Amino acid sequence: MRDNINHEYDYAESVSGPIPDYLLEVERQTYLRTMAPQMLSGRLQGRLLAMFSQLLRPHQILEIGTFTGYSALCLAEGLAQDGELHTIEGNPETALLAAQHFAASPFNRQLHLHQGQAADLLPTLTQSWDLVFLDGDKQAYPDYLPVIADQMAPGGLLLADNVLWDGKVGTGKKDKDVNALHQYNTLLAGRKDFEVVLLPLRDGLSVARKVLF
Ligand SMILES: C[S@@+](CC[C@H](N)C(=O)[O-])C[C@H]1O[C@@H](n2cnc3c(N)ncnc32)[C@H](O)[C@@H]1O
Repeated sequence: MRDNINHEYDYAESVSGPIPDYLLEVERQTYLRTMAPQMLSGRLQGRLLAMFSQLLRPHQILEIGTFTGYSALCLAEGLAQDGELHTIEGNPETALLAAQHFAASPFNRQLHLHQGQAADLLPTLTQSWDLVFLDGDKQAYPDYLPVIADQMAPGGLLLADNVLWDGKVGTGKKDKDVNALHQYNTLLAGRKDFEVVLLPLRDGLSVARKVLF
């Protein structure tokens, strides 16, 4: 079963795209220069993030968890001409790499990288978000949800990565990450102001649309 899934995933990746050259370089540099390159969103999820963003044409994007900038650059592909993307990264070393990758991209002018802890920086960013991508510390997802939900524009899209946590969420296995991710999924599903689809893509991608009232 796992072999089939890997084959399908590889096949899907091979016929999805195109992937811009600067993103291939971000991927290459991430594998060369970081200890945990598997944290990258990856090619297939990256194309999906870019596609969501292109469909939405957002003016304001928020990301928590920049790492080396791969997903931010995918999301930036759909930004409106006067749009901007704000991304928060806690690790100063990866933030530096992300800043270099942003500078080498066509979107540098529209990208704002905030280095620090998301819980401290989030209250300082008061834009009305059209698109949000949660990909930082998993245990904080349930705390971010009400803050971000309030700040989102009607019709906005809230994406959250790793919500199946290597298949452990929803199986009865328990640790702090699994519990927090299950809590996030449950809280989101219980909100009347969001429509939700959980995609079992990669490590689980939660897709939620803030309802227009
Ligand atoms: C899975 S990686 C992000 C991957 C990136 N979004 C991508 O797809 O290329 C998670 C990142 O979140 C950062 N992070 C974790 N906890 C954080 C926090 N409390 N505040 C800000 N960043 C945090 C980590 O340093 C790491 O770089």
